[in-house]
Amino acid sequence: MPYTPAPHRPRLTSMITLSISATVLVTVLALTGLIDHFARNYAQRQSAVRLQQIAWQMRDSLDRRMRAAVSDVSFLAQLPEVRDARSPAEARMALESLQATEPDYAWIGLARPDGLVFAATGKTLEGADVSGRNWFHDSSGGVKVFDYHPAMLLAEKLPQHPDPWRFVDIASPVAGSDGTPRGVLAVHLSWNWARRMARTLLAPVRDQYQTEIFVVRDDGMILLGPQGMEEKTIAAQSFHEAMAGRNGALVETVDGQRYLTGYAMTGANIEGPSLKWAVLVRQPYAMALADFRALQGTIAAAGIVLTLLLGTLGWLFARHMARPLHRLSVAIERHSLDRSARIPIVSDFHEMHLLSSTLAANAEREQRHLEALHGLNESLERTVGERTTELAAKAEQLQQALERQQQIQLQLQESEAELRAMLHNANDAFIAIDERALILEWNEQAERLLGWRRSETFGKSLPELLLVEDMRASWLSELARFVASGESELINHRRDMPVLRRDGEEIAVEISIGHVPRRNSHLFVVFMHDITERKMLHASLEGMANRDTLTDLPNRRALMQTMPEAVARARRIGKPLAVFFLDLDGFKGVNDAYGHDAGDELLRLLAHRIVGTVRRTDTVARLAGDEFVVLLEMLSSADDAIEVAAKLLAQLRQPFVLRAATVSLSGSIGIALHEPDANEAIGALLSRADSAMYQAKRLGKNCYCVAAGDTANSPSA
Ligand SMILES: Nc1nc2c(ncn2[C@@H]2O[C@H](COP(=O)(O)OP(=O)(O)OP(=O)(O)O)[C@@H](O)[C@H]2O)c(=O)[nH]1
Repeated sequence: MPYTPAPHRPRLTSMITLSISATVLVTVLALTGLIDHFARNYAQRQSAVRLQQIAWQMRDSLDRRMRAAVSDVSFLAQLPEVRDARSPAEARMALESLQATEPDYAWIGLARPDGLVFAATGKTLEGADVSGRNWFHDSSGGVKVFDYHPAMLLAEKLPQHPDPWRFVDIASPVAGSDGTPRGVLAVHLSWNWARRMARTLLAPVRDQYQTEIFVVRDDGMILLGPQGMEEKTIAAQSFHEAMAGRNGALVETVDGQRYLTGYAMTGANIEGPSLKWAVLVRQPYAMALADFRALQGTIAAAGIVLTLLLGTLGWLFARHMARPLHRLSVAIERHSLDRSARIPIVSDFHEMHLLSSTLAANAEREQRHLEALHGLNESLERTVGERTTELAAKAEQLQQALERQQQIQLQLQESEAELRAMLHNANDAFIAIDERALILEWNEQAERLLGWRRSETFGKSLPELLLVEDMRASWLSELARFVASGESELINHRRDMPVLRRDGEEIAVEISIGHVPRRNSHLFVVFMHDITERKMLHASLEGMANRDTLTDLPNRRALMQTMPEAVARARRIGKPLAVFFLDLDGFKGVNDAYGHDAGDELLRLLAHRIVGTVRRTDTVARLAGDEFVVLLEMLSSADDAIEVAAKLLAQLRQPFVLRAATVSLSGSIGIALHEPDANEAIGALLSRADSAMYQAKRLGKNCYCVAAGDTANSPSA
């Protein structure tokens, strides 16, 4: 098969390069995805920890500050200058010395039990009535802290500040050394310390990460927060988590913005009075993951570089790997176009060496096979050519044979038609039957001879149609015997037999039956010829042969046929018979005297006279000349014969009136008697009668003589 190059098929180098590149790409993408996933989680965790730490720091700072304030107020309330102050100036000094150490105490005052301010830092509000303030009337029972509130009376007394004055009040009841109530000591802790603290904490991260700190009161109001948000309410999940006493960080969406928020609650770990605030430190989620984003870009760039690098390496590797294969494929291509081109052994690496050496060996083997095949093909073509010529000759012969067969077939058909015509027009009746004697064919002569139409006979049994009843069974058995053994009296023998015509008349036919063997059956052909006329002619000739032409009596021949029958009858009926041998005495003289014709005339008269003397059932025959034999049957006894002999002798003595003359003669009779049970041959019986006649002649003629063995043996006249 010619080699067909496939220019559009991908090259191995491309395939390996593509595979490596695809593998690298998938690997890099998977690694990038994994790194991205872990980096994102890590970055989120890091940011959450950082925000949480800031929240904790803020919370701790608030708690520390509140603890310090409570401690300061407790300490101040125990000072004798305050408890037992005799004048406002004395108390004021103690108050202002504390304010000097802690400037965030915006106002420190001591109110008397009647609600008027007794002493205060900077004399502010001294004499003013503060009995309506929470810190005054709710501070019984120890130090208390009062939540964030705006400045009321002090707003106008205190110096102006960029941020509005907000305070957290810490108050403690004051009792004199003698235990008498001296009023309530209150410190107004300016909220500026909290703002400052928040700024301090946020300073390192705020600008870079947009971190915000919120301090939120339990009713949701923001006490401390970014510009413009303070004293507004916030509804965030982190707030609720913090107010529930939990610390941590979460991702939440507030006002449509996604944040990572760290949260904590103040006052949870403080003994003594404190305030429960939620400290929330949040950062926009995108900013929280800013480091990760930067890292993500780096990972993607590294992935691309890695992909390109590994892809290039893959391509170089593929080229290196495919180069020997390419050399081998070029050689195979060349070998496909030119079978004599050798396939080189490529030994760059083991597999290629194995492959190229195997291919080279295969190519060599294939070349040898091709040469062998070529030789075989030439031989085959030669053989096919010879066989084709032979076949053509055979076909020609077959054609000629077919033509000859067709001619033979035509001749056969013509012969068959001729034969059929001959059979139908034959003089003999022709009948074809099978082995069961069923009629298959019936010609016109058979129609004429037997009276049956051809169409009436098909399939009918020949024996039942044509044979007398007692012949039918033997016919069928003879046919069967022939079929079984090939022998039969019936087949291939010519015979005369009677057959029945359609009208029931019995006719004599000469019949011959021939056998025609067939492949799986037998055909018998029956020819019949009507012999009725011949039979009649035979009978006529037979009659002539048995008659004496002169006297028309049975002759010797007829007598010899009749006598055995008569003897058989005698035995059958049990009655004797007698044979007379009669001879005229002196007949020769008539011939001599009157001529032969006169002798003939006398013999005819004599015959007539003898027939007239005996019974009609008796036989009178002329043997020759003047010798006659009379056969007397059904005798009662020998006397009957003697009586008849006497009568005959008397008749013979009567004159014979001839045309020429009247003559008188006599006769001699020899009598042989035959008893019914005697076993004597016909010839012997006749001979005895003849002998007896000669004895009568010797005794003087004109008498009878009974042959020896009989009762009467004496001559008589
Ligand atoms: N007319 C005539 N004569 C015959 C015929 N056949 C034989 N004859 C003669 O009959 C004679 C018979 O001979 P025989 O019986 O010896 O003569 P016969 O005179 O009767 O002698 P006996 O018998 O001794 O008395 C011979 O002369 C024959 O020629 C015949 O058909 N017609």
